[in-house]
Parts: sequence; structure tokens; C-alpha cells
Amino acid sequence: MKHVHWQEDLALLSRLRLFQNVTANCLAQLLKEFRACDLEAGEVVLSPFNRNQHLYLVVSGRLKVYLGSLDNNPVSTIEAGECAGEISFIDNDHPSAYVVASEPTTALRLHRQSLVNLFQQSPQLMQNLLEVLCERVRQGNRIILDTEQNAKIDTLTGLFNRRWLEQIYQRESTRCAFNEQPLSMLMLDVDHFKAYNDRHGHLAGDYALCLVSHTLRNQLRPKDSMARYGGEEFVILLPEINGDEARSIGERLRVSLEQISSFYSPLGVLPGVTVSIGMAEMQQPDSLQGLIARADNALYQAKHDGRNRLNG
Ligand SMILES: Nc1nc2c(ncn2[C@@H]2O[C@H](COP(=O)(O)OP(=O)(O)OP(=O)(O)O)[C@@H](O)[C@H]2O)c(=O)[nH]1
Repeated sequence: MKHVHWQEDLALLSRLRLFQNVTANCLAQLLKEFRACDLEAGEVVLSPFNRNQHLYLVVSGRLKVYLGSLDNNPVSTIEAGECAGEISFIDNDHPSAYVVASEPTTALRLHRQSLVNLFQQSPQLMQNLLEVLCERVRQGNRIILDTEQNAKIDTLTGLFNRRWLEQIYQRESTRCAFNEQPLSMLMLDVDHFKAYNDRHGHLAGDYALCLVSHTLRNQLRPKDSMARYGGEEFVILLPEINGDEARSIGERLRVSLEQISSFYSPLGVLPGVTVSIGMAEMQQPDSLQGLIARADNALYQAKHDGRNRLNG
């Protein structure tokens, strides 16, 4: 984010939705508080991992909003004249979404304290902000409805969910069987996760789940599929990979997590986690339920044998 000179423009400010009908006197005071910044395409303006104390008013260009992960499709666009960051700006907490410049964008940046000071003088400003927030809530409700109706994505980790796994298994198992290729499954479960939550808090547990998904997904091939199967359980489908190969891939994934003794999160430094893994290779004919049952049995044995190990 590059701070740039901005020729103060009262007329432009008064056209922005947030400042409609706000007195010129009040706007003139606000003008002094703004800092203009240029954003490059792809630049992340807001992230759930960083606390936000600024409101961004888009003067030109465009921002996109992503929930859960930047790999997901954007859920909305913020055009010139609209603002970003108002929720975290108001409650002084972490943003609930990623906001990214989708093209070179100029925005005005305002620290929360500057606006809070003006609320007392301008009820109109307060009302405008409330209207903007209400619109966001309505938009959020529409997104929830849409995503529930065709939910494929787990919003915490950005991984595909269990429902999607059924679709992808149909496709991949048919393809592998047709090409006389193997297909293997890894089922992973975070070790002692209840104790982790109890000791560090549920939010810390959520970050640990994101760490697991991020660390493992980065090591997979594009044709592999990783899904969050349940709370702290993950499934990885490995097309064209036989049992021996899957064992060594699973072992490599297990070790990669074992080696992360601590990681940075918005809550501070947190300890890493380990996983137990069950492996099963597809047999003909094998339904998803059959393959999962065998991977799950292997996982159960890995837990029983002491955890942080692979079985199958
Ligand atoms: N933070 C967080 N915790 C979750 C989530 N989903 C499930 N959990 C927790 O995961 C824990 C799983 O606990 P258990 O099934 O007893 O297993 P465990 O403590 O990991 O023990 P082992 O699997 O035997 O090593 C429960 O306490 C759940 O509340 C989630 O999305 N976030």
C-alpha cells in the first residue's frame, strides 16, 4: 500500500454514500484526516489475520471480498464510492473476510478515532454508517442462503467439505477404474484436539485446523483432493497412487506437521499439532463408504498404537 498525495476534493467526498447529506463543515474536518493510498492489483487490504482500525473508501478501482480463503470465489465486489472494513472498523476486531484489490485502486483511509470523534457532531454520519452496515448484514444473509444451498466449501479452512467428497469420489474412482489405475485415501485426525481446545481455547483450535489444511494442501498435486470430513478430521484422495506410494506420501505429510512445533496466529504464537493417519487403497468394487470405513479402521489403529503415526 503506497501513500499518495490526494488533492482534497469536498465534492467527491459528499457524493460518497457514507457522507450523503453530511454538513460541509463536518466533511471539511474529515478531509484533513484522510490519507490516500494506491493499491496494486492483488494487494490484500484486509485479512482476518490482521486487526483493522481503518475504513477504506474506494475512489477509483475495485475491491473483491473473499470468505474463508483467498482460494475461494469472491462473494462480492466493492466499487468506487463504496467502503470496506466498516464492521471491523466499528467493533475494532479482526475483519471477517479478506478484501483484495482486483485492479489498481485508489482508496481513502481513515482511522477509526477520527470518525468516532465526528459522530457526536453529525447524527447523519452515524445514520449513513448504520445504513451501510445494514446493507452488509442483508448481503451476508443472502450469501449464507446461497452457500447453504450449494455448499461445497468449508468456510473455516477453505477446503471442500464432505458433500463435495461424494461427488469427486464418483468422478475419480470411475476414471481410475476405467484407466486401470489405483486410487488411495488418507484419513487424518488431529491428535488430542479436545485437550488443545481446552488448553488454548476454541479459536486457537480453529487456527490449528487452518494450519493443518494450509500445510498439507500445499504439498499435494493439483489432481489430489483434500476435504474437511468432520470437525478435526480430513480426507485426502490420491488418484493414480497405490498403497505403497500413499503410505510414503502420508508419512511425509505427517512429518511436515510434526516439525511445526509452533506457529504464528492472530492470538499470538501457538503450539503445532500432530495427526494420526489411516490409509486405504481402493479395491474393486469399492463405494466411498467402503473405502472410508477401511481408512477409518486404519486410523483407529493408528490412534490406538500411540497417535502421530500412519497405519494401513
Ligand atoms: N476449535 C475447534 N474444535 C473443533 C472443531 N470441530 C471439532 N472440534 C473439537 O475437536 C475435539 C475432538 O475431540 P475428540 O473426538 O475427543 O478427539 P481428540 O481429543 O482429538 O482425541 P484423539 O482423536 O483420540 O487424539 C472436540 O473437542 C471438538 O469440540 C472446530 O471446528 N474447531
